[in-house]
Amino acid sequence: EIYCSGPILHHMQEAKLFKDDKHFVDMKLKSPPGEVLAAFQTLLNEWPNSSIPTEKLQEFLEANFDKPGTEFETWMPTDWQEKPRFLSGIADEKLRLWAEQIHGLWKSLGRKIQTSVKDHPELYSQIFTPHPVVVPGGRFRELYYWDSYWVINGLILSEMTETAYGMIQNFLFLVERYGFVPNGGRVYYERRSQPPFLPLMVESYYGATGNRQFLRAALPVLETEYRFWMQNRSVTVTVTGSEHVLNRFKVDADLPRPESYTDDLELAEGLSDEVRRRLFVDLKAGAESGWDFTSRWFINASGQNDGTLRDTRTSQILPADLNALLCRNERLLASFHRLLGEILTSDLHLAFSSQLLLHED
Ligand SMILES: OC[C@H]1O[C@H](O[C@H]2O[C@H](CO)[C@@H](O)[C@H](O)[C@H]2O)[C@H](O)[C@@H](O)[C@@H]1O
Repeated sequence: EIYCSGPILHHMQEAKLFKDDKHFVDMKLKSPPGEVLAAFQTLLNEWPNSSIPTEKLQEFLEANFDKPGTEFETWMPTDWQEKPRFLSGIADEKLRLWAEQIHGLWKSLGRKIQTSVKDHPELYSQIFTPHPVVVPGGRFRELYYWDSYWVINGLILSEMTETAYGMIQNFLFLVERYGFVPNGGRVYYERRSQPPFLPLMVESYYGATGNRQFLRAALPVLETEYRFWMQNRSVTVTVTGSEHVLNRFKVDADLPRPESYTDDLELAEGLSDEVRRRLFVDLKAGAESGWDFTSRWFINASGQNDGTLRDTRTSQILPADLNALLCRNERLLASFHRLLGEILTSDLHLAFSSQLLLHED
């Protein structure tokens, strides 16, 4: 009601109190949502017809919200060390210095979420995860799903397997809670995911450590996430008489993205209600793809892959990369089951993955 929809979100974002719409939805509530909503209702009664003056909104904001970022405690990765082995393998001095700088970033991008977020989730848009996270940085003050695949591989290269382990545990925790991994660690990302890289994260970690116990515990959770994609993000297509189940990005939420609220509203200006809602759905699907935004998702009125951002129709496309990723995931699940001696389940996954392939070339 506050971070994802409702009158407070609408009025605050429309007033453009901040340069970036993400700022408001990352702020912490000072008191319980019910109280803040009631206080805002008083303001709405006082100033009907959307006429609340900007300074009144500003006052309301100061009285009821803290600035973004207060939900973290200082944290330094305990497994960080000055000179991991990979650095000495880089002969070119300039490249080595560059790699050193990147390795140094782990110290500034690591975050630990305070337990107050766990105890009072209603006051935060940040989603609590039990282990520290590495964030992309800048305006992105929370974990992101597909970014973390490359982060985890970097951490492993930096010999920071403990931090990598914690990040994977966070994603497993999120799947247990939501049935899938949300786009990022904020409540306004709860209705959409990102390209499903969790099995590949597990593969990287298992490859670096050979920890079978970890694999055994992770596998049922990976199956849960796989089912989410097959049940909620798939369509059956018939090609020359045979049926194939293929995947797509699709989000059933027809409001503007809270973190890009005014951008989405402005983009949809002048469209009919139905087309506007459809555009919001497809913009969110575009965000789920991680490719936000690209002309790959444009389909114009004549059905051609051409047009502008207003022609975004992500959910109507079966992307080759997403399907390749799902196929890879099935093969990975098959190999994990085989490793753990579960041959029957392994064969089932292999059989399914071969149905995905329309053309071997
Ligand atoms: O690096 C984090 C992510 O950054 C971009 O997307 C994110 O920002 C969008 C606008 O604020 C938001 O709508 C989207 O859901 C977020 O994931 C980038 O496009 C992503 O690929 C990237 O993971």
